[in-house]
Amino acid sequence: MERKGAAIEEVTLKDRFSALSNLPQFFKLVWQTSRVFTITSALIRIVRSAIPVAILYVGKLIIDQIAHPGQGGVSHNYLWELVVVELTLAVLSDVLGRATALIDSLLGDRFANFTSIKIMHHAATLDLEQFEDSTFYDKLERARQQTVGRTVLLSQVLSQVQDLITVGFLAAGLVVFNPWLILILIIAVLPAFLGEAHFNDKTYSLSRRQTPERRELDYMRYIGASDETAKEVKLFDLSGFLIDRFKQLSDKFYKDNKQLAIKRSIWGAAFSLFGTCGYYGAFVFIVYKAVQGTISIGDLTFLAGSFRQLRGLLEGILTRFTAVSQGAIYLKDFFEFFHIQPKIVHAGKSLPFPDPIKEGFVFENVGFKYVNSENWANRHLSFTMAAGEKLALVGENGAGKTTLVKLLARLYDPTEGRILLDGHDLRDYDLVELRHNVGVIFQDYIRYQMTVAQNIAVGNIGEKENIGLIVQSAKKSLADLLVQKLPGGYEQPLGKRFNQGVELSGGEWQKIALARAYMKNAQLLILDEPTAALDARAEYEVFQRFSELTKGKTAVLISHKFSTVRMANRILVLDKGELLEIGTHQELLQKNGRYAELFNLQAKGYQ
Ligand SMILES: Nc1ncnc2c1ncn2[C@@H]1O[C@H](COP(=O)(O)OP(=O)(O)OP(=O)(O)O)[C@@H](O)[C@H]1O
Repeated sequence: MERKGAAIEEVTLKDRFSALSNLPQFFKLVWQTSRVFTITSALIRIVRSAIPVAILYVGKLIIDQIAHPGQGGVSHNYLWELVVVELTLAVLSDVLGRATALIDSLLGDRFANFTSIKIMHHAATLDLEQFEDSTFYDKLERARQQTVGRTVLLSQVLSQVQDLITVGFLAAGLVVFNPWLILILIIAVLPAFLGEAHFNDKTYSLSRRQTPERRELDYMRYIGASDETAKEVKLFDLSGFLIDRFKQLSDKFYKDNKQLAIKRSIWGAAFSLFGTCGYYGAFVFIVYKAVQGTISIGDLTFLAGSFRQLRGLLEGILTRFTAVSQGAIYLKDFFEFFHIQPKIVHAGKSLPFPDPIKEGFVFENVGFKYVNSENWANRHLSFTMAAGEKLALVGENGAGKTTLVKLLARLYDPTEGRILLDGHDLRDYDLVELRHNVGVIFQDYIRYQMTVAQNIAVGNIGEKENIGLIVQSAKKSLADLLVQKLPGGYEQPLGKRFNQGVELSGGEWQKIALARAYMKNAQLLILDEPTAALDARAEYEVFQRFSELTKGKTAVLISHKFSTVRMANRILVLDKGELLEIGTHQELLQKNGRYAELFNLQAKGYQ
């Protein structure tokens, strides 16, 4: 995958306008989050937008009533009525302001939850390969940041619309008096707008460049203080090393951000001064007209007030434009994450998974290369695995054993060649059925910080309430005995991360993980070094049971222990990703090749 993210560093004004095209999609999401909140917020804002001009106008009427009373003198009743109207408007403005803030914050929370769930759903559909790509993580990280950050965008856009309407009302008054005032106003606020746009670009580029380092920073924070790492961090005395790296990264962020923040405030102050000069120029003009008697004192207050408010509003609108377009650019990152599509998907007309498997698997010149690697992890693999056969994979570290089983489970598809099951390409089978029929326990299985029952149920999560099946699976993997000793039994939380969790030994965890393999009636069982942490007796028992329990089923075992390996019907020896030998234990010993060499080496160790 290309490093697209790092390449975009400067954002032009054109980019900003084109990024606004993300807003409809954004509002669709907001609308899906809550229709009631969206409509209420919009309605309140429309009402609020008319209030400032109404307040100014009532103020003008009050002053004119006092300064230029008609022939009958000041009408007290009329004056008090105006004051009451002014007060009502001010109270209304305040109440509606608070109501909008409340609705925006509730809508914001719901939006953050809604989009977080959407991200989790989408992430779950993606391929393992995509998770192994660092650019993907950058995108995921940016998308995650957007879930919270974008709620601000929502109120910004709504406020923008509200202020634009208010500007329309206020500007109407100014235009009637003198259209040139509007022009002065625009010239006065333009530099501030351009300055803001410029600095927002810089902030965006900086934050984009910093994404990989930010992830590293989070990682340092995590390994510096987590239950999983505490043991090694203490023993190897790593805290100083981790803190140094954290400090180095955070200092760099601080320095970069500080430079930009200082420049931004200096320029901001200069532009604001320019705007203030423009405002006072126009003010002098209005005062002059009042002195001349061309306009009334009430008009003076109305116009000066309108002008002051317009300046504030226009500045707000223009700076908010950059913030909104900025948000829209970030939205692009957000939607980009949803555009990442999995490659391993259902075939158009998928075949049902055979039940039972009749012939078995055939590897036809299968090769696989990881996306971020130059080397072939598997190459030229051609062999058959009959239905019901137990095949053991043997080979040195990095020989490609785990990769081979990942191909069988369709976590990846072969880069070249194909794998056939009962005469059809594995890719032609229904993916959901395939996953359901292949049970895999990897050497780096997850120790879920959840209850025992949940830890076992992950092998077939649809059966999470089926406690009978969970207990039965635990009995098969020899985990039942250890569960009985736990104070909470099957409801006992495991791991130390949460309250009342109990930590298990490596072998005990492994027995729990093994139970997952028995949770579904899988046709193909794959155990990748499932007994590495078991003691000798437990390992023997586990395999005795495994053979009995999987009679007639196809199974692949990966193990470095030859006592385990010899229980398989046939053994496949891998070397640098390629098939070196295949045969029964006896055949391979007679052949006196690599298998015999490794077997004798291990046997010698026991003598
Ligand atoms: N996710 C990955 N991305 C890139 N390369 C990988 C990845 N996983 C494994 N490899 C590489 O592929 C090769 C085969 O790895 P694999 O895990 O299949 O070996 P293995 O035989 O299972 O090793 P071990 O006995 O140590 O578990 C190795 O050279 C490894 O570096």
